Amino acid sequence: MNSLLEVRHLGKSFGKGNNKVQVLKDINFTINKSGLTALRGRSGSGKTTLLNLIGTLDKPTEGDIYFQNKQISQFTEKQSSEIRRLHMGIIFQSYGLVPLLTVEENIEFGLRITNVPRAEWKKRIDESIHLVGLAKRRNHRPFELSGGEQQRVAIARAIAPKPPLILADEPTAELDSNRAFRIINVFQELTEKDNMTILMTTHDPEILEMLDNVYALEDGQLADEKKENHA
Ligand SMILES: Nc1ncnc2c1ncn2[C@@H]1O[C@H](COP(=O)(O)OP(=O)(O)OP(=O)(O)O)[C@@H](O)[C@H]1O
Repeated sequence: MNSLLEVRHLGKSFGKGNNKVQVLKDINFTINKSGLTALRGRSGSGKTTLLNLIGTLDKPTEGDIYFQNKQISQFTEKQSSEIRRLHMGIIFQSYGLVPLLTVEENIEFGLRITNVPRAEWKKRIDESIHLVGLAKRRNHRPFELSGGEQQRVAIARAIAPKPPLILADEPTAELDSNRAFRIINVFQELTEKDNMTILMTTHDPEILEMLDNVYALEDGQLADEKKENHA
């Protein structure tokens, strides 16, 4: 089977009674191995909530998520953290960098918890720093970096272990157009050369134009938007 991720009748609500907010309703989609897919939707439409569910950081209220043919939505906390550690790279909007560590130490920290052999760490660190264009900043700490540079460190840390799935929440939000295009090109290359699968959220129409697979979240539901429908 070629599918990496299957989302079936997924629903998520927060709160109870009169305060209940149904954020996602009956979401269904399949993502095949090796490809870059974008999720678009206005602010508050539930993009982060959906990525959190797929990333096993939260549990759905309805439906199921299958990743590598395993029903990860039913996983225990221990199983969830193992699947994240070994099979997923997650790029958050808040970056989650370790403040006292330099750029390369932050990336190494990410590699340490995976099963990438130690002998490969240096090569992976150099490669990922080069891909995001941070060679001149490798010995700087996060507080010495701009928002966009910190965002690129978070991207480098997620891609260095080359996990089968990357979940990226607005990974280009802090970048200028040129940098953003470059990161999308890097993502496309990783899907082609390393068979990685990337699911990212974005609002940016110019980035959406670059991508073949786009889903839109509207009123808690998902609409499939192929490239030809964008024009
Ligand atoms: N823990 C929570 N408790 C209650 N409501 C929540 C919680 N998390 C998210 N929500 C609500 O769910 C809705 C979707 O939020 P989410 O962060 O998924 O949107 P988004 O599409 O990622 O938005 P943005 O583009 O602004 O990041 C919002 O209305 C938000 O207030």
